[in-house]
Amino acid sequence: MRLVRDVRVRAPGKINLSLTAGPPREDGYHPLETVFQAVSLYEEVLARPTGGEIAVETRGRGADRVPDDETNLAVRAAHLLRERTGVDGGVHLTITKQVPVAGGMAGGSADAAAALVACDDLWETGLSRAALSELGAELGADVPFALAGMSALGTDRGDVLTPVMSRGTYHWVLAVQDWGLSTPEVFAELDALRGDVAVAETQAIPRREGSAAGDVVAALLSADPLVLARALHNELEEAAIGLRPELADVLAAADRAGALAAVLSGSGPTVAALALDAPHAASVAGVMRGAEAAADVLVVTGPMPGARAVTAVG
Ligand SMILES: C[C@](O)(CO)[C@H](O)COP(=O)(O)OP(=O)(O)OC[C@H]1O[C@@H](n2ccc(N)nc2=O)[C@H](O)[C@@H]1O
Ligand SMILES: Nc1ncnc2c1ncn2[C@@H]1O[C@H](COP(=O)(O)OP(=O)(O)OP(=O)(O)O)[C@@H](O)[C@H]1O
Repeated sequence: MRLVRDVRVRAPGKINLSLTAGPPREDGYHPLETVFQAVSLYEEVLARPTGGEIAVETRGRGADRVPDDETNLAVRAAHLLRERTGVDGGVHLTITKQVPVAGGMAGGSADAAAALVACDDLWETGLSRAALSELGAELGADVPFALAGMSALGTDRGDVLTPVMSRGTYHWVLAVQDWGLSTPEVFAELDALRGDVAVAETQAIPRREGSAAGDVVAALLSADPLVLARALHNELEEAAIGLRPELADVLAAADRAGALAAVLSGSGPTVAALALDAPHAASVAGVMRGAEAAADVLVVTGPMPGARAVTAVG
């Protein structure tokens, strides 16, 4: 029997270096081929034991737009873990957000991943990473990657992961908005643009045999940001711009600021602009701040590890 203690876990946000999507399946999901990179923008979840209730409070960027009830993804993660393992513990979760809410960077998924790791530790449920990842996939397509981190190819709903070897560190400038885009709405806009309707799951394969992911995988081995810049590609970009035309101005602002290339992350609205190195990233960020194209402009690096404990207080 060990002392009661707090567990603090952090999980990274992600950007999608490439994303291709097929027509919707009957369950509403779109088959994806996407290459994820975890970046140095983190969600932190502090888990404290309670008598039995599961509760949450959220601080940090966009906290006022995060639910504090049973729909919070971290709360759902704790309930799911408790149900499946039969433990009788409770937990109070304090989320500190850096990842923009509904920003296409999987902030809610990172909260769920961090909560799974934290509660597994707190309640001593002893699940393997693979078992946590299976639970995570029930909560959202992006949760397994928030657990895994680094760089990975995601297929199926984006939740079936194959690790991708990456050399070097990539320097990104993120143009972050203080408003969000709904992932289902962006996918629905993509379907409308293409005239796609739901098809049986067996027929639902990505529309284009993905050279986009292949190009990114090859680029990540090169360690050359100029090669990666040429490979960045996101099929949701046009749909997101259809919903929020000002995103075209953000992409243009990144270009004018001298970024090697810029791409929408996931379903947006965050735009990730690639730089050559740290000084170049600082310069691009400075120009983008001056252009007032975004609510906030951040410099991050990737790839970064997935959800893991940062301290455990006795
Ligand atoms: C767009 C991405 O961020 C790319 O990494 C993810 O695929 C989104 O992952 P996520 O937000 O964790 O997705 P979920 O919470 O599982 O799904 C939310 C909704 O997004 C849409 N969705 C999501 C993933 C996917 N492959 N196809 C979809 O059509 C569906 O309408 C789904 O009901
Ligand atoms: N812990 C949480 N943090 C953020 N959003 C949450 C959380 N729990 C539930 N939500 C809800 O989920 C929605 C999506 O939030 P999230 O920040 O994960 O979007 P996203 O980064 O665009 O996701 P993705 O990139 O996975 O599509 C929000 O609008 C919010 O209402």
